[in-house]
Amino acid sequence: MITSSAPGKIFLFGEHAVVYGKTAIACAIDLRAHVTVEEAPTIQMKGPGGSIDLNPRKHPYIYYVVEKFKGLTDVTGVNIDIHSDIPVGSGLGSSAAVTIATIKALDAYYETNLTLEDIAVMGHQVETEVQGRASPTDTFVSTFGGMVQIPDRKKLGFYDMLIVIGNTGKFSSTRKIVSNVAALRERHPATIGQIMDTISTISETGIDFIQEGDFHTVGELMNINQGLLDSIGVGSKELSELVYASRKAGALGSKITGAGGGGCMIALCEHKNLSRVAHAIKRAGGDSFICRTSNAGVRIESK
Ligand SMILES: Nc1ncnc2c1ncn2[C@@H]1O[C@H](COP(=O)(O)OP(=O)(O)O)[C@@H](O)[C@H]1O
Ligand SMILES: C[C@@](O)(CCOP(=O)(O)O)CC(=O)O
Ligand SMILES: [Mg+2]
Repeated sequence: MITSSAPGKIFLFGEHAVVYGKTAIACAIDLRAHVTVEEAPTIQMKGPGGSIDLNPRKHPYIYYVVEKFKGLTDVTGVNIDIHSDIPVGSGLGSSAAVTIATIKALDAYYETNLTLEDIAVMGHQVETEVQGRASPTDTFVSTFGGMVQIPDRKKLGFYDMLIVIGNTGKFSSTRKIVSNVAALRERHPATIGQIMDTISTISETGIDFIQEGDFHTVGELMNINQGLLDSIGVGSKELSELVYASRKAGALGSKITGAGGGGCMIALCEHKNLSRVAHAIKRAGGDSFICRTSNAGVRIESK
């Protein structure tokens, strides 16, 4: 029996723009997906009512991972059991964490000796196959941990940041929101193109302020990024309510994380304001929890 785990992530800057090759900064967080694999008669997934054969409609990410392994080795029966701390369909990269942790567990199980780079590349191919369009951000940060810059695929190091996550509780499908943005971009190529370029500039400027530890300016840039995310139609009334409530309670900056449309927002905080911001988000109708950035990428937990 082998258990692996991989982290979820937040976008400090640059979601959606990164799908078009623009710069984004993402960070691993201390919420993880855990995957256990063990020998079984067929390729199957453990569920609440027992194990069922792997089904591409029910488990698309895992299905494509297994297809990739069929191209690498002789895939024998295996039971795959997932336990994840990461809220699903909420912008925290649950799909990538589950995908990357499954690749790592199967790599150890089938002894395919994949490098971290191989794992990140395979994970990105899987997200692209399921979602139609996907940047390498979530899969790269889930593999390597810490703070990363995309499309350079560069690990910038680790910066300990205090974040309150506010969850609207509304599921949002990354695949659907990404295709809505693509349609808007087709209708308004010049306008949306310029917005994407400005988001890229925010990410590039933001890197310097993160590295200097100037989190007041990082927060200001997050607020500008939020306005631009709203302008491309990925905001919602619920998300805005949580964003404004967190700012009023003293957050340095706040914005959507991930695809948007529902799901989560993040608020960058100083230590003294953490619980005030978390309470304000709850009063505004969201679920909230405090999280930290994490330097830990994918790893084997036990063999
Ligand atoms: N614990 C889990 N077990 C199985 N599949 C999961 C799990 N968590 C996430 N997924 C897969 O990821 C999908 C959500 O991914 P996505 O729409 O990209 O949102 P996000 O990555 O922001 O959470 C789910 O519909 C499911 O296919
Ligand atoms: C909207 C996007 O930039 C981020 C999506 O993140 P999430 O799946 O919502 O966690 C899409 C992508 O980068 O593939
Ligand atoms: Mg996802």
